[in-house]
Amino acid sequence: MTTSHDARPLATNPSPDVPSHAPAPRVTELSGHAYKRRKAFNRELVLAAIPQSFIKLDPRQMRHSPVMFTVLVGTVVSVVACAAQIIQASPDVVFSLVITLWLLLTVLFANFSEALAEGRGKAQADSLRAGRQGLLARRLKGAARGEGNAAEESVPAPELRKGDLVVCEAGDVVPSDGEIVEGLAMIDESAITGESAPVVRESGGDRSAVTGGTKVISDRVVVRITADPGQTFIDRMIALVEGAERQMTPNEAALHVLLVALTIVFLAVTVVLVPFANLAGAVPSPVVLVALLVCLIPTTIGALVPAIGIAGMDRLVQHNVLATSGRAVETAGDITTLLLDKTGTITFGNRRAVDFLPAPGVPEAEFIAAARLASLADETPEGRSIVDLAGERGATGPSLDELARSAGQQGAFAVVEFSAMTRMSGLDEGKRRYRKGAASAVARWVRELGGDIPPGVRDDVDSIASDGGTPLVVATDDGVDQPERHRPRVLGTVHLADVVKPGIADRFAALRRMGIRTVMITGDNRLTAAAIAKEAGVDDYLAEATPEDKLTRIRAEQKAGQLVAMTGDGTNDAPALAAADVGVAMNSGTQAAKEAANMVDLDSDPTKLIDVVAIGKQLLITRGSLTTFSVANDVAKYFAIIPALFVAVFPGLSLLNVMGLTSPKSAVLAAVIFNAIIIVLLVPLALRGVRYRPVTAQQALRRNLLVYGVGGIVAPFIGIKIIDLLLALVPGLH
Ligand SMILES: Nc1ncnc2c1ncn2[C@@H]1O[C@H](COP(=O)(O)OP(=O)(O)OP(=O)(O)O)[C@@H](O)[C@H]1O
Ligand SMILES: [K+]
Ligand SMILES: [Mg+2]
Repeated sequence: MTTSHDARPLATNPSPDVPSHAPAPRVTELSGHAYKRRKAFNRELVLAAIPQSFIKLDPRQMRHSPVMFTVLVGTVVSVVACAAQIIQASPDVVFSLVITLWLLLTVLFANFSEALAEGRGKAQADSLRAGRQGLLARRLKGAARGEGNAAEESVPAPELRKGDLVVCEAGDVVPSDGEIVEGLAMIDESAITGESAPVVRESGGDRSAVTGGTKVISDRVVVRITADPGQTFIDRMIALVEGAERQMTPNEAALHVLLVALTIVFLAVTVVLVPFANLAGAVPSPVVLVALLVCLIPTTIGALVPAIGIAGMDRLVQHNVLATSGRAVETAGDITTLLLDKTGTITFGNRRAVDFLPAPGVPEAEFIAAARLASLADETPEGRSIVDLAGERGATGPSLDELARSAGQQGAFAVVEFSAMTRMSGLDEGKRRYRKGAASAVARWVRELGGDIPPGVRDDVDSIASDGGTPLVVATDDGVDQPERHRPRVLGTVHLADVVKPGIADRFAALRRMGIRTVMITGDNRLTAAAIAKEAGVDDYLAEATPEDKLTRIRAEQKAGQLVAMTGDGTNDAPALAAADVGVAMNSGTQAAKEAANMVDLDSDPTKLIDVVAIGKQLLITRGSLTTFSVANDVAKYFAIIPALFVAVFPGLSLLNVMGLTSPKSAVLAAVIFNAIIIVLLVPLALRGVRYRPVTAQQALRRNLLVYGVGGIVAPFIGIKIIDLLLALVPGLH
């Protein structure tokens, strides 16, 4: 799925206004050069998988795979039959022992493929575990948050519980998952993301989440722990890569049913053969009957199904995406619509105040002072950036504490926190109310008080928005007690700027080629939305959306038959992330978003969905192809074994011996050996995945039926013949 523009790593944010914290979305190639790429087979992994293949012989583990369990039971039956033959000094004993050995190898090869697939994840889990060994946390005693001199105690990180407050300073490793409640810090997340560029995390906004195991490299933050022991992101990541929480996907379940059915059918066929053969006087030995059964049932796919699924999840992890279920990954393969949040998803998400535009007739200093007051209690990055810019422009005034103290004495001080519903925030102080927010929200507030937004301000709002910026209008009134006497006044507009993540338009174009429609949903106004939508190259957008609107839009798309993915970062995206068929949270986002989603992208790259979709499709195609191959594959074995069984009684059957195999025994043995070896030969394909190209499902199906169906029929004829010729060189087998 690689096109030339995909191969180019995206540059980091070039704008000087935005610190280069933003995770540079990296582009990766599928089934190839992922940045964390490791070979499917390396010596270490293979060596580790060998003992695992034996450990997995435990019947309790084997019974999850009906086909391989049947082979295991067959092997046991063969062993008993061999013992009987030894006692009877049967001339067939060497032949029977060799067959039995290959039956055992069949099971071991299946276990080996699964163990090898699990190996990479296990290695990764071990290194994640090692990273937090002996970690100590600096917990604040009691709820003494916010006070620099609050007493600290040192506790082992695994003892931290939800709600605990911990301090992290430069050099500290964040002891557990949490949300920054105070301060701002640069964080090195490389332990988890593999990406060494530091990122900014700060309290108040949509970038407040920190992950246990990451390292604070500057400043000091207070973190409220959000995960109980054993429930952290790393715990989930370990469980995921180790496969501890592996559940069958609906697709796997359907295949499981098919495999059980085929096993039962061929078991019946084999059992029915016995009286029939007895009647004809052929009396096949139990070992040969088991060999026949094993060759008939779809052992190839039965052996490789777990490895295919694990490898798919592993590929996702290699792309820095964590999924809570395999189901989500497979669903991703069929996604038709992608909804994206704007701020923090399509843009970097640190909207900063860059300019103050006073309303006509309002002195600049008065406007800036009011903007500062309206933002003083606003803990969001937007709010703080306004206070900062006001300071740079020389605005001075009381601190929030001083204000609260003096106003409190007059009995009128209240903070109005920002919410995505009201789109406004501000402060009531003494006899004045200060508000700032989206133009439409402030307009409503002002109108309720009998005022209006002057045309000059409207022009400023429109021109900022048309440029893709976010305008915040600042207004005040002159008396809480007697609002009717004082007209509200609009003082001016703050220009918030945010930068579209680079390279995004190309990647959305790639999504379009895959048949996926992109829709941006934002709480921002129509003009800003239109400008950003154009710059990012989305197909459609929805502006001034409340959290409910986001949810409603998803439900509507789903009703219309679309399979919907949602990408977002904010707490207000959480309901939509949970409702979408595939919800991908940005790692830079809030804990709520990450919990609601069924995937987290560690790189916070909204276009990562391209890779996720490709991985999902590849997973489905690989499983389908190998199933086709497996079933087709068994056809040749009928031609090898059935004539071999009955040729003594029905010489006419030798016509079926189209392969001209040396002897009946050699035919049976060659079929069993081929049946086992083909599993090992297909392990690389199962782990790496069938090559995926963005073609229609129909084209893919036709091509796969041809390659894997016809290939599956032809390959064993050749393979069995070659093995038969080699066996002819071994004395005593026929
Ligand atoms: N701190 C704030 N104080 C007042 N108003 C704000 C503040 N932050 C944002 N707004 C206004 O509220 C609107 C909605 O903001 P919010 O960031 O919640 O939207 P959203 O639904 O998350 O959209 P997006 O898709 O852009 O992330 C913004 O467009 C802006 O006009
Ligand atoms: K088979
Ligand atoms: Mg948002």
